Amino acid sequence: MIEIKNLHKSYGDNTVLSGVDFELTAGEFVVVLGPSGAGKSTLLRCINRLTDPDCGEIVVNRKDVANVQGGDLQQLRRNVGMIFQHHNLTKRLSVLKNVLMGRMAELPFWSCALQLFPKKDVELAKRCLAQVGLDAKVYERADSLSGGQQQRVGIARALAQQPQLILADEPVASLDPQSSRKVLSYIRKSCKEQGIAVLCNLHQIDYAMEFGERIIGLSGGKVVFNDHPEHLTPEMVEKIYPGLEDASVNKLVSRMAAERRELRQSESRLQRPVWKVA
Ligand SMILES: Nc1ncnc2c1ncn2[C@@H]1O[C@H](COP(=O)(O)OP(=O)(O)OP(=O)(O)O)[C@@H](O)[C@H]1O
Repeated sequence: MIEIKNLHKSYGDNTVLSGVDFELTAGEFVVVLGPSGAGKSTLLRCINRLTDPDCGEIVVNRKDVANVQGGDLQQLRRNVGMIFQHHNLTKRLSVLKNVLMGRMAELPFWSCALQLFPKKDVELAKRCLAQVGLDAKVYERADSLSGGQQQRVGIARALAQQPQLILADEPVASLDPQSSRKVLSYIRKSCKEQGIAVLCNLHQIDYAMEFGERIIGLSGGKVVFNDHPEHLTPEMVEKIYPGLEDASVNKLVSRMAAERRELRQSESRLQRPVWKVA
């Protein structure tokens, strides 16, 4: 559904992305791992064209959007929802109105300026809030919510946009472990249910292995790993994070890869047809 082909981006002499290639399918939750400065945010910014790539293709629904402008660029941005590290909510507005901001691109200017939203959009926003477990908070001010709840409003806002792809840039960087798991679970579950592909930048290898259906390891501007979490090895982690020689990380990766292998085996056993013996 979404193909990134030979993407390049430099800032002056600083080559950030150097021939990045990968694909995403509908409903797939893919995590991008890489050291600080590897170009993870630049990659997301190129995909929704907040930054223009130097060359390469970004194919969404068989259309290369790497160079589109005007109406086509607006259409691309409608198709791509964003979840930010700091949620970017309007603090003094209600939770519901923040989610309705995700509908802005579809509504006339006056509707947003006067904060008068069609009933069907209000219902959609409420459904999105229910999906992230916030139905009881609809009319509360955004800044009265905890950090984790505010991030879930951010997810609902992205879902209300009804995008084909969600880009999440370190969505749990400022959350405690319990809230982080909740937020990642909600992103994965909601997107799976609605067939939305997710590309999610993370710094935590354990969350990447727990939640990612696939992991893309970015290092030195290139994809050095692109596979299911059960195939991540300590050697691969060192390739993604050069110079990281940490026995506890290696142990964690080996243990989690084994757990994921077991999980996949039991899932495939469940999917196998059962033959009745006459
Ligand atoms: N607007 C910009 N102008 C110049 N250089 C930039 C710009 N944006 C990013 N860079 C540079 O590009 C490189 C990659 O930055 P980027 O933010 O994409 O990395 P990252 O992998 O997301 O890092 P982190 O995990 O720390 O957020 C860095 O060297 C950064 O300084």
